[in-house]
Formats: sequence, structure tokens, C-alpha cells
Amino acid sequence: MLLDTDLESPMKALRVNEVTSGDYGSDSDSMAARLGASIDPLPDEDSTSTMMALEDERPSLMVIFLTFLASISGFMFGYDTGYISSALVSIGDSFGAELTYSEEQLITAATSLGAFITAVISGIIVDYFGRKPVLMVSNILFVVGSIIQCAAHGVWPMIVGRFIMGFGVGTGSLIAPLYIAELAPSSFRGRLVVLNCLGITGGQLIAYGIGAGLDSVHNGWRIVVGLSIIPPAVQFVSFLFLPDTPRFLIMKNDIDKAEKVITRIYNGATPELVHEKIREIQEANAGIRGDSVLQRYWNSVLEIHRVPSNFRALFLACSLQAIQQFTGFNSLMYFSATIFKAIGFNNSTAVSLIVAGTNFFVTILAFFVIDKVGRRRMLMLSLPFMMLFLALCAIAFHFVDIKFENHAAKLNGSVSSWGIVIIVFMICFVASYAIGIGNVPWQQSELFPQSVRGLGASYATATNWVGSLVISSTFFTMLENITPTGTFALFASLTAVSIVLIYFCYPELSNLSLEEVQMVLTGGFNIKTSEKLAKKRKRQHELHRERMSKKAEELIEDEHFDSI
Ligand SMILES: O[C@H]1[C@H](O)[C@@H](O)[C@H](O)[C@@H](O)[C@H]1O
Repeated sequence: MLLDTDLESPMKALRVNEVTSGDYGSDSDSMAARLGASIDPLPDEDSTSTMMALEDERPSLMVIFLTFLASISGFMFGYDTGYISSALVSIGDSFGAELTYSEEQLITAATSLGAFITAVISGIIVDYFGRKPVLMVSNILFVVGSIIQCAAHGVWPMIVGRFIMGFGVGTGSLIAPLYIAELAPSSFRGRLVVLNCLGITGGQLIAYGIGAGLDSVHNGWRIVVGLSIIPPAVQFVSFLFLPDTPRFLIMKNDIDKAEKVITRIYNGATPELVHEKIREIQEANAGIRGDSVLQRYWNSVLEIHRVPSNFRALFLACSLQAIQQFTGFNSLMYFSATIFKAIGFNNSTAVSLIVAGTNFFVTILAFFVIDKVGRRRMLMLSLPFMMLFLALCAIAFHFVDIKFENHAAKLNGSVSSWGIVIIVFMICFVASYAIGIGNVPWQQSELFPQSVRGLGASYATATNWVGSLVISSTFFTMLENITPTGTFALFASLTAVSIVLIYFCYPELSNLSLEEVQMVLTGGFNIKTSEKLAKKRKRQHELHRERMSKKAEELIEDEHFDSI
């Protein structure tokens, strides 16, 4: 019979082996074996422990509300990266003369660069000051960046505004999924984090839509940018009245506050369950030692690199973000209008709206299936299809007589049936991306223990922004130098390598509590064990819910009987 206490003992051993002893290099292979042993027989009905009791519950209204509010950061991420392509066209000669190609590139890249910088430094700041205050600072940066852009009458103020806005985007893209993951009951964590991804893809879709609508309006781009002030202002004011995550509060030893927050965010949180939960989090999440911020930062850096389970987590989180970016999706997100124009479509903005729309709607599908199907299975479905459609795009481009030179495309002839084939393949590629690798990497926070979660998430987020910067600034150069066929073939080969990496290294983490994830990453990647444990947890969650609804039915029947 499985008890969660069975799973706690390897947990204690994990800390003794890997952290407390300071023997960072020694990895515990027996851990996997013990973990495997502990999850072997299926649990009976009475085995649901404290942790399960709370982690099983449907998210409370409070959790759903906080998730939506945090997802505003995702929306800003999407909106701010989405509006720029239409804004660049409609800025026209607002700054005295038409923008040169390098000015356009600087304006676009400034946000990614700003985002990269804050993604690197925010990790440690969020572990020190908390998730909520740093999220609120990101709101101020969004607003300041937008105001500077709206008032800009030259290229440089525009670049500075985009750069400052990038600070907000980077910080928000790091904290929002982290905040949500720390609040969510484990059986709903995947879905709730995907809500933030829906914010991103929805923000991109809306930005494209508004941009296309205001295309011919004089100074319409100022309206598009100006509108972006509203969501962060709403998020800022709301968070004035809302709490930080219990896991952060416990790390800071603010137990009273943590108790209050847990009581508010978990349905069915009795005082005993709340205390038990606090004890579990305390046990699993020893804070980082050190007298000053710098010393603690350094110790976190040591711990994330030297503790094998942390390093595995770091490797996975960064690899997933790199795969998401280097398989080329954002080249379509940012430049699909240009590509479609190049292959002969007049209404290219409308066609590129289809790309953003497919990304958004398939992310909705991912929302419904991620916790049921599992992260690993979704990736193993997503990547092979992406590879297939990238390869098909590469082949189809071979039959279109098109040349990219000096950042312009020369098409010989008019739009052909191959052009339509390319669009269909690209849309299938986007759908395959959005169902898996488009959102699973943002589950990154679940990979790390509390003590290095901010730092780990920041490394991974920074990887995402570097990837986005590299792909968006080299895509045209690749089209020119290695042809579209070569470019898409390169993306397809990188996807093939990614499939191998995911197959051998990415365990199934759906339905596991944040503390159990640590056990899975101890002593190896434990793919088989993780799959068994995830399956077992899923069964337990289902059993628990069935029991709860049976109890509720019995209660209603009793009441009915009494009233007769
Ligand atoms: O998860 C998001 C999403 O897929 C966006 O559409 C994409 O532009 C981002 O780069 C990515 O991080």
C-alpha cells in the first residue's frame, strides 16, 4: 500500500545525501530504486494522505482569480511582442523619415534584449523580495516603457521605450508562471500554468488584430501602444490587496501569513491539513544560507550547479526553452506576413493572423489535455509532427522559384499551388508546436526546489529570450544565405535532435507535487519511475474525487431522508 509518508522518507534521504551533507557530487542511485519500490503497488482507497488531500482539491476561486491576474503578465508578453510587426509598418515617416532596416531591427530587438537582462537578474531578486513585489515593479516598467513610446518623436526614444518595456516583459515572463505553479494544487498545475500561455498567445492574436485594424489610421500605432498601459495598471492595483505565495512566505519564515494564505487558497483546508502542508513544505524546502544578498546568491548558484538533482532540473528547463525557440516558431510569429507576401499573397497580414489564431486556439486545447495526457507525452506528440511539417515546408519551398536578397524577396511568377501548400504545412507546424513545446517549457518552475526555484526559472527564461533574439535577428540572413529550403531543413534537424533529448531525459511530471518532482530528479532522470508515479497519482486524484462526490451524494441523500 502506498502512503505519502513512504515518499517522504526518500525525500529526507535526498536532502541528507545531496544538500545537508554538502557532498554535492554524490548522486544517489538507490534513490531511484527506493522511489520505484515505494510506488509499486497501487494505493487502496484509504491511502490518501494529507498532501494528496489538499493537492487533489479543485482550485479554489481564489486560486483561479490569482491565476487570471498573474496571467496578465503573459498577456503583456504576447501583446508587446505581437504589436511591433504592425507598428513598424504604420510608424511610416512619423519620425521624420521612413525607418531603415537596421532601425527596425533595433526597435524590435530592444524588447528582447531588455527581457533577457531582467530575466537573468530577476531570479535572485524574486527569491529575496518575493514574487508579488517584483511582479508589481514589472507593471511600473511596462507603463513607463509604453508612455515613452507613445510620446516618442524619434527613433531613439522609441528604442529606449521598447528597452524599458522589455525589462517588464522579462520579469513578468519569469514570475507569472512561477507564481501560478506555487499556488496551484498539483493535479491542476499544468492547466493553470497554460492559462498564462493562453495570455501570451491571446495577447499576440489581439495585438495582430488591433494592429491590422488600425493599419491605415494616422498615428494608429500610438493607440496600439497606449492600450498596453491598461492591463499592467489593473494588475498593479489588484496585487496591492493580494498575497504572495505560501511557499515563498514559508521560505521567509512568515508562517502566520502562510497559514492564512493556504487556508484561503486550498478548498477543504482544515487547520490540521494546513499545519501538515506547512510542515511538508518546510521540510522539503530548506532556504539558502548566507548573511548578505550576494552571499546567498552565490550559494544558490553553487547549489543549482552542484546538487545533481538541481543541475538536472536546470538542464531540462534550459533545454526545453532552447528547443522551443531554436525550432523556429518565432520566425513565423514575427515574419509570417513577410513570408506570405514573398510567396505571392496580397493580404499577407490576414494570413499571418491565421498563424497567431492557430497558436492561440491550439493552446486552448493544450489547456484541457495537459494534466490528463501528461507533459512528456504531449512533447513526444508535438515534436515529431513539427519535424514532419518543417521537412515538408523545406521540400515545398524547393518548388517555389523565390530568392531572398537584401532583405527583400523576389518571386518569379505569381502565387502557385506550392504557395498554398506551404501555408497549409506552416499552419500544421504551428498547431503541432502549440499543443506541446509551445507551452510545456513554461512549466519550468516545477522542476526546481524552493531554494533555487527563482534562480533556475530565471536561467531558463533567459535562455528563452536569447533564443528568441537569435532566431529573430538571423532568420532573414538564413533565408538569404542558405535558402528557405535550407533554413527549414535546419529547423527540422534541430527538432530531430530535440526528440532524442526529450525521449531520454524528460520525465513525466504531471500530477506530481512540487516536492515529488525533486525525488524523481534524484539519482537520474528516472523516466520509467516518473511515468509510473504520475499514473499512480492520477489514479489517486481520480479516486479521491470519486470518493468526495460519493460522500457529497450520500450527504444529500441523508438530508433528503431526514427531511421526510
Ligand atoms: O510560449 C510562447 C508562445 O508560444 C509564443 O507564441 C511565442 O512567441 C513565445 O516565444 C513562446 O515563449
